[in-house]
Amino acid sequence: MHLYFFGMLSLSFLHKVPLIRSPLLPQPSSTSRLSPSLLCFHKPSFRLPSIRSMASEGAEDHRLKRIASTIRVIPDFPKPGILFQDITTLLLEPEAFRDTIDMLVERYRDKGISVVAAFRLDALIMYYADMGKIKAAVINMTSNLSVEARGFIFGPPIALAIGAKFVPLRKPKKLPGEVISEEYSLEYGTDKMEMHVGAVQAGERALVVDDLIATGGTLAAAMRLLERVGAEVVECACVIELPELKGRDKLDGRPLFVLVKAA
Ligand SMILES: O=P(O)(O)OC[C@H]1O[C@H](OP(=O)(O)OP(=O)(O)O)[C@H](O)[C@@H]1O
Ligand SMILES: Nc1ncnc2[nH]cnc12
Repeated sequence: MHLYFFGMLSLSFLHKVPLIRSPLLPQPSSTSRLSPSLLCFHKPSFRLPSIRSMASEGAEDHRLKRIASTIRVIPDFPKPGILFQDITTLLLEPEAFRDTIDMLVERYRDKGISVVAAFRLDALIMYYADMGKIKAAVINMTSNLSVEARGFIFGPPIALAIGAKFVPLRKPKKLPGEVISEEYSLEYGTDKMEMHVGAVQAGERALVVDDLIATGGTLAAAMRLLERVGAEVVECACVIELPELKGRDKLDGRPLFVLVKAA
């Protein structure tokens, strides 16, 4: 899972100069400049932050500018026509990565959430498990492509910080116990995710975390899995939203919180 931002430019222009904005910040009068360190990262790559506010949130947060400015956009990956929102460059910036986790923890602590569901990244899960900090299960959502799942990067630290368990949803035939599964479609393909039966109990309050919402198929499938076992999905949280793909429509009105939007 990952995301994409912004929407003020035409697609043809986006191929040259993609913009990033945050729904939590005021709309800028002009487009801000990319960080030079990112411009030289890997051609072709583009990141021109353009921040706007989300009326429901109201608060301006300088951290959002830093987060948005670290996300790299790569055209035509993994297929022609896809503007790939690359959060690996965010992970290279410890302050931006910390800001991302902090902002989501601030939103979800004290909300009675007992389950955080996100997407695979086995090494990180093993790391946390070795630390003895996982109290229960982990939700790990997975999808196709050979790119590692990005939601798992953000879910575990949030779960640990708010005192919730983390439950992995995985590709078929990866989980050893009894599973339930859901098929879903992506911007560039289809996939299936599985969750261990018993990882989440009926009545638990769950947060679904992913790096990005595009068509919404992944988050919708995750919510279906959780709701099938009787959990309440309190909210879905993403770092990036690609609003033009109307992923929110697939969530049937269930709440979605995003830090930045791409277009
Ligand atoms: O809203 P959707 O259209 O469902 O797309 C969003 C998902 O796509 C990306 O994952 P991807 O399938 O590329 O796999 P990855 O997480 O393994 O990189 C992204 O990380 C989201 O999970
Ligand atoms: N455009 C995009 N960039 C990064 N991850 C994605 N997942 C689905 N669409 C994506």
